Order: sequence, then C-alpha cells, then structure tokens
Amino acid sequence: QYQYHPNYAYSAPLVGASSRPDLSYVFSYPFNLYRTPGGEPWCPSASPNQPPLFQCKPAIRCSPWFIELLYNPWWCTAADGSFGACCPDVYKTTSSVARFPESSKLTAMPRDITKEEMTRAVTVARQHVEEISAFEWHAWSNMLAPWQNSAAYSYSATTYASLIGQQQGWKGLQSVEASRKLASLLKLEPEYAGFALQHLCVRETALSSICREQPKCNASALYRTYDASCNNLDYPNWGRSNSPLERILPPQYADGIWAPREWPGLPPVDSVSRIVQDIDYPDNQLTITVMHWGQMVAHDVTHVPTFRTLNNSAIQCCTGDGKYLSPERTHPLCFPIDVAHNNEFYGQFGVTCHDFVRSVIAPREDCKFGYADQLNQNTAYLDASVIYGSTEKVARSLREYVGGRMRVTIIGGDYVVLPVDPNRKDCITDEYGSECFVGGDQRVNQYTGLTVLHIVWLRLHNKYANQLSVINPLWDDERLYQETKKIITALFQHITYNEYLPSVLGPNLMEEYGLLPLTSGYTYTYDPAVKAQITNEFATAAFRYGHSLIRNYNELWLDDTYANYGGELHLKDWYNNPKVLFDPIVFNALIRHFITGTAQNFDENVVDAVHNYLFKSPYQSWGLDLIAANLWRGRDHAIPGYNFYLEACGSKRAATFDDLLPIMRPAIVEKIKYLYKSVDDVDLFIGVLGEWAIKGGIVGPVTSCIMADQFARLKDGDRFFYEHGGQPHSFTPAQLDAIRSMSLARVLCETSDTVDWMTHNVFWTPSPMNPWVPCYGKDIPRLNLNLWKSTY
Ligand code: HEM
Ligand SMILES: [Ca+2]
Repeated sequence: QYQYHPNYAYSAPLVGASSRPDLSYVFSYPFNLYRTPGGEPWCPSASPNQPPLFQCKPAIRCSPWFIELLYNPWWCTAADGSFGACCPDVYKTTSSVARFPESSKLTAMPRDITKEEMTRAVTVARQHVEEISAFEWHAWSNMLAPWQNSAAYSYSATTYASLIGQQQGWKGLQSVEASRKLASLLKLEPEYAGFALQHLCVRETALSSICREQPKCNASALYRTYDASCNNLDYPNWGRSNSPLERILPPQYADGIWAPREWPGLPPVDSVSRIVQDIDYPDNQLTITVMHWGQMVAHDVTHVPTFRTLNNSAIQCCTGDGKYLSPERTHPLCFPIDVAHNNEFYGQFGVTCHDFVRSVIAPREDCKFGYADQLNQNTAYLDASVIYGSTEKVARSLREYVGGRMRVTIIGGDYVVLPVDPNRKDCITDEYGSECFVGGDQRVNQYTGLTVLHIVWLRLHNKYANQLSVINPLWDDERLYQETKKIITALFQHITYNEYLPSVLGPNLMEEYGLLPLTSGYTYTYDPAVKAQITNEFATAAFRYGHSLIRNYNELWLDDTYANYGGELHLKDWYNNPKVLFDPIVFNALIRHFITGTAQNFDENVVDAVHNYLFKSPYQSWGLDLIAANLWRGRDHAIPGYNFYLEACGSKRAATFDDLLPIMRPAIVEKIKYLYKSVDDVDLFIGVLGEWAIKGGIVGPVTSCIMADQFARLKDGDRFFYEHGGQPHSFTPAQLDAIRSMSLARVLCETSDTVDWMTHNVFWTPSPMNPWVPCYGKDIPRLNLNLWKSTY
C-alpha cells in the first residue's frame, strides 16, 4: 500500500494558500474514496447505482486537477496497477489562438518617396553603422570592455548574441536608421511613422540584401529542422530561430521607430523596482521545480540577445564600480539604468549606473521599413531546442554521431554531465575561463539548478537512444538521434502542458484555451494560419513572472532519508559557475530539493539574489537588479503600458489608478499611484507582479491572458506538436498514450544516480495526494520504448 517516506515530515494539510481559492465545487460530490484492497479501480458515482463519474487514471494524468484532489483525495488503483486518481476526461479541445488576431494598423503614406530620397536614406543608414564602427575602434584601443568576472560580464554572457544574431542585428540597424531618415524626410509624426513606412519595401532598395530569403521545404519530412524553418509550410520562417518577435500591440517608441519608450512622467525604473521587497515568503504548495521548469521553457522558446561590438566583444556601459562613463566613452548602443544616489541598497556602495545594452533588432520579416522588432535567436516552438540547439551549427556540435547520442563529459567512469567547451570563457572560475558547459541554449551555466535540468535531459536522450538501438538494431545514428529527439521533445511538451502550465494557469483557463492534453486520441487543431512566434509581451513581461518564484538558495539533501543536510547553494554565489556540478553528490542533492523545496510565493516580492545581487561575482559586494532590468527591457522594446493589455485582454481600460483596485493588490496600487503620472504609463511588468491571481492559478488576468495566448500558439501553430494527428510524423495511438502517462518524476527517476524515492508530481510538495513512492515500483509509469519497434 501507499506509504509516506518514513523520514520525511511534511506539514499536512497543504491546502489553502491565500492566492488559491477553494475549487472543490468542480468536484461537488462529497464521497470518500478508498483504495480498494484488491486493487480494482474505483471512482465515486453520484448515487450508489450509477456508474462512476470519472475514470481512474494513473495519477499524473490528473495533474491539471491537482488542487481539487488535495481537497478530495480520490485515489484509486489504475488499470496498470499504478497509483491512480479520479478526474474528468478531456475529450475535446477548442482551438483558441485567435485572441489577438492580426489587425492592419497601417496608415497611409503622405506622399511617394523619390528614388533619390531613398538612396539618401540608405546612405545615411550605412554611415551610421560606420560611425558606430569608428567609435568601437576607438573604445577598443582604450580597452573599454567589461572585465572577466564582473557582473556586467556575466550579464553579457546571458544576453550573448551568436554570430548569426549579430549579423541580423546590424542589418536591422540599417533598416531602422533608413526608416528614421525617411520619417524625417516625410515629416511623419512618431505615432504614424512606424506604420506608414511599412508601405515601403526594403527589397527594392540598395538594402535588399538584408531581406531574409525563404527556405525551400520538404513537406513530407518526418522530423523538425534544427532551426524550425519549414515547420509552417506556408510561412517557412515562422518560429525559426533568428527571426523577429511578434507583438500583441504595436510599440510605443518615442520616435515611432526605435527610440526607447521614455517621456516625462515615466518614473525611473530604479524607483519602480524598489516597490519590490526582498521578503522571504515561500509558497506552501508549489515546489521550486515550478521555477526551474519555467526557466527551461523560457530558454527553449526565447532568447533576445543584446548588441555586441563589431569585433564580437561585450559592450561596457558603466565603470567597474557602477558609475556613468563619460558621454564620449559611452557606446551608442548602451542604455544604462540610472540608479538613485539614495537607493536603499546600492546607495551604500555609491553605485549610480547599471550596465544595460539594447536588444538586438531584426530586419522585419515582411522586408518592409517601419518600427523595430527585437530578434529571437531561439526557435519559438517548444521543441526542446534548449537541449538540442536552435541552429544547425549548434545542434551538430552537440551530437556524438554514434548511436544517436549526444556528446557528454564522463567523470570518474560513470558520472555523466554536459560537454565542456574550453573555448568558452564566460564562466566564473578560479582558473581563467575554464570549465564552462555547453548546451542547446547559451544560458546553460547561468545557475546550477538550471544546469541540472540540462544534464537530466541530456542523460535521458542518451539512455533512450541506447535502448532504442537495442530494440531497433538496424537504425543508423541519424534515425536513432531523430527518433529519440522526437520522443524527448514530446515529453518536454507533455510535461509543460500537463504538469507545469496547470499549476500556474489553473485548470479552468487551460480548458478555456484548449490547452489541456486529451485523455485519449489525437488533436486535430493544427492551423497553419496560427503564428507560433513568441510575442514581445510574453518575453519581456508576462513570462518573467517566474522571477518572483526564485529562491535565494537550493538545499542539498545528501540521501533519500532527508536526514543528512549538505548545506545550501546560494544563487548569488553561483552565477555562471557550474563547477559544483562536477561532483555527483551535488547533482543528486539538488534533485532532492526539486522534489521537496518550495518555490517563493508568486507576488511582488523578489529575493535579493536577483534584486540586488544578480550576477554578483566573488570579487564584488553587489550585483545588478533583475527587476529594474525587466522594466528597462520593456522600455527598450517599447512595450505599451499595462492598461492597454487590460483592454486587449477583454477588460475595461482603467481611467484612474483606483480603477485598478479590483485587479491589483491595494498595496501595489498605492505605490504606483505615487510613482506614475498617468495610469496609462504603468509598465506592463509591474502590473504582472501586482495582479490578483486568477481562479486556480498563481498569475493574474492579464499575465495569464498573454501566457495562454502564447501557449495556444505553440500548440495549434506547431505542426509537430506531439498530440496532433493526421500528419505523416504523428505518433501511433499507443505511443501517444504511453507519452501521456509520463511525468517529470519518471524523468528524474531515470536520470538521477542515487535518488530512488520520488513524489509522482514533482511540481507539488509532498502531501497525502502526492505521496512518496519508489522509483523502482509501478507508481510512476515508465515509457515503453518497445512501442517504437519498427518493421523497417
Ligand atoms: C535563477 C533564476 C533566474 C535568473 C537568474 C534569471 C535571469 C534573467 C536575466 C538576467 C534575464 C535577461 C534580462 C534582460 O536583460 O532583459 C532574464 C530574462 C528572462 N527570464 Fe529569467 N531568470 C531566472 C528565472 C526565470 C524563470 C523561472 C522564468 C520563467 C518562468 C524566467 C523567464 C525569463 C524570460 C521569459 C526572459 C526573457 C528571455 C528572452 O527573451 O531573452 N526566468 N532572466
Ligand atoms: Ca525552441
């Protein structure tokens, strides 16, 4: 029978976090359910003679209703003998993405442009880029670049632009400068400039080479391409790496083209950031896995880099001790954050300037002039690019080219971690630039907890590739790699939609947007008209909600008794420093914390590891401020204020600050009232932190609206989404069914070395509905790879 781990004391009952209302009305039949001794499935019925209301399923398939199950612990024995639960079937999904249909915002051009005017604009654009290059030459000869081991340097590693990204960025700059020149020639007001100029095509000018050509697609290909091109056969560049972000609402650039959203009355982000407090307030239900998984998802779908110099070095915007550089030494692409002298934290160190470089912009996808859009150098689809890479070059460099496996580093004979790149110099280490891991995403070394998940998925890939090679001895390396990658990607998607998203958005909204995985059968909601691009609002604000879940440290539990404590791994001491993971004890100890450690509550409080010590190096006593950076990034990208999204998401726009009270916590409304002049100015990200939670979820109405729209795009707009049927590459019904019983718990069981006990749902803390079960038993279903045995 089910037992709790003998030595682990959880505090029951784990219900009733303030942000989570009682949802037990969903299950309004107050039956007690007992697991029958004979192991038969048994779920409650409305009255004694009626059939059960719900089917008994492997418990992980009821993950979206986890909270309801806490209130009504309806457990049973599933048909396969595993720990089961009773919950409704999901049999229908509504296709839902059209929340933000593309509307034409084009305004007319006041007059035509002559050939000479166009030539002049293009020349000015080119000159501008040359001026930057001249500046850089000067700066370089004066050795103006962040020093290794500084916070600015680690920051530049996180926002690193690959060479393709950099090239796209310089093209984008030319297009922007030409647009600016054209806008001034035509005397266009900022409000119209970015739109009117979209009547002009880059293709017919001397800048035509900045236009990205369309790849040729093989419509019957069975696997995703490395860079996600040709996922959409009608628009082969949609979702492709190194293409521009999408927008829900048009930008509010001060000049209509690319000048940051800045005007009198907008408060300094430094003072908005100080609304946020460094209070330690743990969530009592969600584990730190919700945070770590969120970051993996973020790093799969979006990476907006910042500009680098033409010779590929980081750009320095402040002095090493946090003061402004003189204007003639400040790079034109710098956008440093102003820190007040009396800042409650930075004041003591005399820091008045935070390094910040503008985001790389991309040439517009439609080859038109107009306002700037930022570049996403990762594939937008949730395609496990975080493991495999977003370009052919990176993906190939990570493959072993034997047995379908990925490259690894093996330590001490059997401890497997990520490959190390001796040429990578962006990690903090004792010895200059050694021991930096590489993975599918550039930010793999950012924090130890994140790196652990990279290692977990790398190991799972190789384990499954090895097993498949035994099941299918005739498969060559390519086939083993692609089939394994396809399975891994499906698991990555399934865990996100089945376990992760419901814990953040709640089951009701998931259902409303058609995001819940089906109980059986295929989805047929693939729609090539759905643009699976990442929205700028999602990347700069809504999905950064996760920054509020971060904790200051991970606990190290040395074995499964949870009696031996190995101390703490403090985020602020381990930025960009994966060295501890060369020790298997730390890797396994961190996985134990994933299962038991709580996330921070989602609220306006953010721990000081990211508020005051972001990227702190061992040689500094302060770091950067992630909250200020998020807000400043929003202004760099000219994201309109929160109020406009309230309207876009179907509510009424607030006319006064007090109108926000039903939606936002009063303490936040009080504070922003004093900071902002107009309610229209309130930055989107601070709204994200201040909203009341929606039913069953942790984030608020606007945040969840932007998030649900995004994940609906990534489902209905992804031709290769794991549940879609009717495609040449669709899984068989049996394979799909097997994937649906899989969980992150099983993945951690398979990939850890010494962790043998697990809860079945690692996104939630241990509780009666989430009991401890052994990995070797039946309770956490395995993937039956024999279903992938092929006849050819
Ligand atoms: C240890 C934890 C984390 C750290 C240190 C961290 C740090 C950062 C930093 C430095 C940036 C770039 C800021 C900028 O210049 O604009 C960023 C961006 C971002 N973060 Fe986090 N983050 C963490 C966890 C998370 C989590 C848990 C989520 C979501 C659930 C998340 C979502 C994002 C997103 C969506 C972006 C924008 C990425 C892009 O488009 O390039 N982060 N984070
Ligand atoms: Ca991706």
